Amino acid sequence: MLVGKNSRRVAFYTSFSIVFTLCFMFLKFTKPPHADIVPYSDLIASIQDGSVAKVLVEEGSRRIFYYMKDEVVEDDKFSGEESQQVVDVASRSGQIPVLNKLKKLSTKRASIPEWKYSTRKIDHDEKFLVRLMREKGVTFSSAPQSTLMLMRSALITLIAMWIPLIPLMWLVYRQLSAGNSPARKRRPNSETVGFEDVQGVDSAKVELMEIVSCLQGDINYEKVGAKLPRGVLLFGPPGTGKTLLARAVAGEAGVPFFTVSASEFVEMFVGRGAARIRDLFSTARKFSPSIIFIDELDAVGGKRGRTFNDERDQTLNQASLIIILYSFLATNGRNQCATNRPDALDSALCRPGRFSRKVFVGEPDEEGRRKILAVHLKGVPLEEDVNIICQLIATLTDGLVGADLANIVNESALLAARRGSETVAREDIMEAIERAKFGINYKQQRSSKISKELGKLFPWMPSLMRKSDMREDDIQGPLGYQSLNP
Ligand SMILES: Nc1ncnc2c1ncn2[C@@H]1O[C@H](COP(=O)(O)OP(=O)(O)OP(=O)(O)O)[C@@H](O)[C@H]1O
Repeated sequence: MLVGKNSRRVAFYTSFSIVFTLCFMFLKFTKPPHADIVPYSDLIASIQDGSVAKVLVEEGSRRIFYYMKDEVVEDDKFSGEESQQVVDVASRSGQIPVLNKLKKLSTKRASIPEWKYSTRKIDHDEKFLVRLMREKGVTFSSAPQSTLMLMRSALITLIAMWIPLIPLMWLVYRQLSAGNSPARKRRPNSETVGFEDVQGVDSAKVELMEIVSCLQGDINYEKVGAKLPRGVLLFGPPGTGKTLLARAVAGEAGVPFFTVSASEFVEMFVGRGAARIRDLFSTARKFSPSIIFIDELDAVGGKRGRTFNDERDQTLNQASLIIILYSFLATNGRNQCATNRPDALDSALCRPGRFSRKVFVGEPDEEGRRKILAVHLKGVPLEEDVNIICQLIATLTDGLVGADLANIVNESALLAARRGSETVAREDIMEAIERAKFGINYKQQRSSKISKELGKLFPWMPSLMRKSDMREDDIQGPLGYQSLNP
């Protein structure tokens, strides 16, 4: 099972080991006989004093091999057939000591390397070398490299070239590896969210609830010749609850939910992004019916802006996020054309007609904010009535979206905990709203800036300001919440 899963990896490592071993053995067995490398001047000096016996100039390389006369004494006396005849005669005549000596010499001859020394040719000195060898009666010749040696050199060159390429190969392998794809990493999100968790975006909710009804078979859309909406594009400012809506659709329909960021499809290699999309869709199909949610699609759109027309560019610019909801009902083969030929991200995701519905998810109004707050304040112990607090925050948070409101609730609970209180007070909520609107430390920074300015004019002013209640200056209450205090 384990081997089956990793069969490609096992095959890769096995073949790599085999190739590596073969190369190693080849290099070991074709190793040239050892020759002492000496300077060129040594060769010249040896030829001049008449001690060089034979020289070989290798063709296609700069190497020159040679050996000395004193190293071939045995070779001259007891070589080939001649030495064999002497051995035969000695053995026939029973001259055991002579025979032993001959055998020793014969062994010694065999152990002498053919080419004892090697050196490198010097450019433009060949004529001088040849003339000198002729003068001194040195036997010399030239010979091509043996095929084995040529193969050996080629192999060494190849290995030397591949070594710097290994990191690049590894990168390519990782990019091409399907195991690295987002779909494999992802498991369907099991945390369920319902429509009651999403508030303040009623019109978008109605559109999506209809899809859920179709998915659940509550609406017989086929009877009137309608097709199930296969893709919904949600667009709108960040934090308005697009992801939440998508999860609610999956939760209500009771189908697995796959979420992936479009930036994961942006690949270094052409075609890999599309392959990843295919991979994601085939995984989702295994869990069909299921929903795929693609986040941050605008990031991809921005990169390939030239392929979008003006209208769609506008849509993508507005959209901080695009969602595609795909249902893979067992009998529903309609989506395959959309998913099996994603040659490019544009055609796979953004082609006109790809989305059956385009739904704008906008900023919530005051009533919407109140409802969102009611969702998030559920289970938060408050000092005051939850409805009063919801209304209060909703009034003060014009322009903020669901994600901001969720943050405000969490931040106020943290502030209460910091105070050591077990309930969240109005002050904690006000502080959290300020933090959400202006950022942390805004109050202190503005306060100290004004104190400095005043301090320059009236040196006694800052100390007075420190003593006074901070809430009495206009800095402390930029939201004007003091007026709401009972
Ligand atoms: N309409 C809403 N109702 C309830 N909670 C909301 C709503 N909108 C946002 N939230 C809260 O904010 C969080 C983040 O929202 P979500 O990720 O759905 O926004 P988004 O529009 O997808 O943002 P982005 O475009 O930045 O990805 C949610 O998990 C939820 O807690």
